[in-house]
Amino acid sequence: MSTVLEEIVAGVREDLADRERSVPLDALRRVVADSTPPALDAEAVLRRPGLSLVAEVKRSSPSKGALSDIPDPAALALAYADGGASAISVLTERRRFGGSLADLDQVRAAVDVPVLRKDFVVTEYQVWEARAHGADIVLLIVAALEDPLLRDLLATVRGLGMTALVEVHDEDETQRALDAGASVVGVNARDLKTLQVHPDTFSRLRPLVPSGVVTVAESGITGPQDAASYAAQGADVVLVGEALVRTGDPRGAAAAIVAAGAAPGVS
Ligand SMILES: O=P(O)(O)OC[C@@H](O)[C@@H](O)c1c[nH]c2ccccc12
Repeated sequence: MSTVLEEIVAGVREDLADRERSVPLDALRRVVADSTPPALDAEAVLRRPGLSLVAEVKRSSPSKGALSDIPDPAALALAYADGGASAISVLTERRRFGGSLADLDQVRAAVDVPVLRKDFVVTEYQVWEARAHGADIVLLIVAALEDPLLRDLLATVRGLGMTALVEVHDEDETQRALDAGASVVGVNARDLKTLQVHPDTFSRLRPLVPSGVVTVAESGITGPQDAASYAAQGADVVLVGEALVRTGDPRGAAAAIVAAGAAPGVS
């Protein structure tokens, strides 16, 4: 029996094969060399003191189904940025999350803050694609990658001046991320193999991560209280999707999370 993650990656590979036929890697390389402004230093942004918010553009998810139509991803991203989000995450996976590279393009054109391409990256091609579409950060999911590939992709991301958000959900993956040289580690409370959320994952894994490494708490954050709690547990960044796309006031909801992270007593 295959895991949810394996099923998602299989679909991603099929869609990828179509894109590789229509836009060869050489063409992406030319776009990057000739017409893509350099990546922003997202790691420096995420390292700033206080809790940073990465706000996500997410239409649906395998666990929850449809979350929000998001007819105008650029407007949503602008609202997040106005609310104080440090960076915007854009889901580009189509089949399960309803995203696209067009969403990434629209968000990139709208905001000045760093933009994360959130997808199931398993080839160098997808990293070049992320850069060609203006991404500054690329998600690398340890559970989907063998060690040599994780290292190669990390090197490609850095070679293109981008930041890798290396995602883990257990002790073994955390060690593998650190051994590969990750400097920004995302702890996903949702196990992508089963889709279950385990709220204690961050507090379990945080002590394994050296203090110089940026930590990101991901998934299941419902609002300011959860954000403040993660800050108190030593998170540098929270990544929030569902709770922001479901509200009618994304700017206000983002601002409330940012304010909770800046409250006295939260380092
Ligand atoms: O919508 P939530 O529960 O706030 O979660 C956001 C983000 O953590 C989640 O979308 C996510 C984290 N890692 C991923 C990897 C792939 C797809 C999606 C994700």
